[in-house]
Amino acid sequence: MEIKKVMVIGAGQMGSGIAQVCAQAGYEVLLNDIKDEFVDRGLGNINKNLNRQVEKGRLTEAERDSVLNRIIASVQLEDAADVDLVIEAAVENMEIKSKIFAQLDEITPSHAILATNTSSLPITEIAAVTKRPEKVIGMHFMNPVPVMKLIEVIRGLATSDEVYEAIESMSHKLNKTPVEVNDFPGFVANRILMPMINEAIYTVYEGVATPEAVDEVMKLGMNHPMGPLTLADFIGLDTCLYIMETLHEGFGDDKYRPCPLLRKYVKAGWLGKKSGRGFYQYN
Ligand SMILES: CC(=O)CC(=O)SCCNC(=O)CCNC(=O)[C@H](O)C(C)(C)COP(=O)(O)OP(=O)(O)OC[C@H]1O[C@@H](n2cnc3c(N)ncnc32)[C@H](O)[C@@H]1OP(=O)(O)O
Ligand SMILES: NC(=O)C1=CN([C@@H]2O[C@H](COP(=O)(O)OP(=O)(O)OC[C@H]3O[C@@H](n4cnc5c(N)ncnc54)[C@H](OP(=O)(O)O)[C@@H]3O)[C@@H](O)[C@H]2O)C=CC1
Repeated sequence: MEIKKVMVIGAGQMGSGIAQVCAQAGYEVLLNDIKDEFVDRGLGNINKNLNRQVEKGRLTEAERDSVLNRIIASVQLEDAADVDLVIEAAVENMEIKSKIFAQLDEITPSHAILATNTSSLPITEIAAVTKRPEKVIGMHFMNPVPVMKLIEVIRGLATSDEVYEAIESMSHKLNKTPVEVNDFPGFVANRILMPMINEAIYTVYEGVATPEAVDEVMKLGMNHPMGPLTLADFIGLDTCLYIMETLHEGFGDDKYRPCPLLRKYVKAGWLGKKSGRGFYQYN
């Protein structure tokens, strides 16, 4: 199963990173979002990242240009009519993802693999809206995509071995390390990471410590590269809340209840770094 042309859906922080690493590995990429301005913002991020690599002498200007030339902007899903793989990285919402997958099932060629970068939603449920559940798979990149080595690869109930192997082999071509995990809420990465972040938010909510103090404890005490609240702002507080809700609902266990302060910030539009304010203020 040869993959040459890829559509990445969602030009946010994850989608733009995924498009960048795919283009750098030589794949032809369509970067899709609902509006031109979102695709332009994603392309702007990619440009900035590649220019940084040029400044550091790791990429020539000609190489940068050929990577950029391999990425084509798209604002309609119909552009996926000739792709071999779709990697969906739109917002963490089951209704939106199901709608996208149902449309993709109609638009893409029958051989195409439909992958999702969901951080917590069930792959089997997303696959069930298509007539090709054997070709649906989770391909969970970590943020920032160009830097982090891991891809969690998640099979749905029906995912075929052939599709799993194609994604495993592509992950290596992207210079990443695939790790296979089973389809349960939050998989492994967010089942472990997100309750820690939620607990860090509780320590602020209950007045145990300031955000700065919590982050300092985890950075200096546990050698984490970022404190959990800086990391929550970096991931996006909306995404953190969606993931906690998926864990809470999926396991029916109150130990996953999202902290009320997290809800409050998201309701206020304090989504972290991407909105300019979260636990910290940016710019
Ligand atoms: C929510 C989910 O579903 C799953 C997730 O993704 S959870 C989030 C997982 N990610 C993490 O936990 C990240 C934790 N943080 C870190 O590892 C580090 O703080 C970091 C890699 C982001 C930055 O590292 P740092 O040493 O503090 O900063 P800095 O020296 O500026 O950057 C290190 C390198 O990363 C690159 N980098 C940093 N941020 C970047 C970004 N947003 N995009 C691209 N490259 C970036 C820098 O260019 C630099 O590259 P070189 O080493 O090649 O020069
Ligand atoms: N943030 C993280 O650290 C990680 C996130 N993920 C997952 O990746 C996915 C994307 O997250 P992230 O990049 O952080 O989110 P962002 O909010 O940065 O980006 C999401 C993008 O998708 C767009 N979008 C929304 N609806 C649609 C649609 N119907 N069709 C196409 N595009 C759409 C959004 O547009 P608009 O701006 O209009 O909403 C936005 O540009 C989520 O599933 C998330 O759980 C996975 C790993 C890590």
